[in-house]
Amino acid sequence: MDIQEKHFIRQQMKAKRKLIADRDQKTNLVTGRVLRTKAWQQSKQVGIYAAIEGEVQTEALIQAAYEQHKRVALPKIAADRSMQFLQMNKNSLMKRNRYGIEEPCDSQVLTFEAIDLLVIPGLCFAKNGDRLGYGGGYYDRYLKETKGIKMGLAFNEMMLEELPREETDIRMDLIVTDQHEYWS
Ligand SMILES: Nc1nc2c(c(=O)[nH]1)N(C=O)[C@@H](CNc1ccc(C(=O)N[C@@H](CCC(=O)O)C(=O)O)cc1)CN2
Ligand SMILES: Nc1ncnc2c1ncn2[C@@H]1O[C@H](COP(=O)(O)OP(=O)(O)OP(=O)(O)O)[C@@H](O)[C@H]1O
Repeated sequence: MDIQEKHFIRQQMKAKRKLIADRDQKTNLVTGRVLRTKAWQQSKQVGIYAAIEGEVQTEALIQAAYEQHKRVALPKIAADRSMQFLQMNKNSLMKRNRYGIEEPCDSQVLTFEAIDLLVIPGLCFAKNGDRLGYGGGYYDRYLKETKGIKMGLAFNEMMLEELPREETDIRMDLIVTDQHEYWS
C-alpha cells in the first residue's frame, strides 16, 4: 500500500517539479541559506550530490566547498545499488552513469566516518525530515551507515506535510529550501 502510494507521489512530483518557476534564482537562495548554516560552516568533509535537471543545483556549493578548503566527495553508484562517496578536487575527471548523473571516474573513497555533512537530493521531502527519492534505495542504504549531518535540499514546492514511511527510510536532520529550514 505504502509502496504504491510512494509510486504515485513520485509520478506526481516528477511532473510538478518541471513546472517550478525561477529555478536558478531559487537555487541561489537555497545555496545562500546552506552557506549560512552552522552545519555547513562547521563541516570539514562534505558529501554532496551532482544535480540533475529539476533538482536544486549544487555547482555553487561545490565551488564554495573547495574555496573554503573543505574536502569534497561525490557519490558513485554500483550495480548492486550501493553507493560510495569519492573524494574530488577541481581537476577530477567525471563521467555520466546510467542515469545520466555525473560521477567521479576514479578517486579515493571517503569512509562513512569521515563525512561530517551529507547534502542530499530528493524528489520531495516532508517537514518532519522524511524523504522520497527515485526509489533505488541508494541513499537509504548509504545513510544507514553514516554519522554525518543529513541535509536535504529542496524547492519549497517539493515540501509535503507528510510522506508514507517504510522501515528502511532514513530521515534528514535538516531540509533547506529557498524559503525555510526545517529541522527534525
Ligand atoms: N543528483 C542525484 N544523484 C543521485 C540520486 C538522485 O536522486 N539525484 N539518486 C537517488 O537515489 C541515486 C540515483 N538514482 C536514480 C534512480 C533513477 C533515476 C531515473 O532517472 N529514473 C528514470 C528511469 C531510468 C531507468 O529506469 O533507467 C525515471 O524515473 O524516469 C535517476 C536517479 C544516486 N545519485
Ligand atoms: N537499508 C536497506 N537495505 C535494503 N534494502 C533497502 C534499504 N533501504 C531501502 N531499501 C529498499 O530499496 C527500495 C527503494 O527504497 P525507497 O523507495 O525508500 O527509495 P528512495 O529513498 O526513494 O530512493 P533513493 O534513496 O535511491 O533516492 C525499497 O524496495 C526498499 O525496501
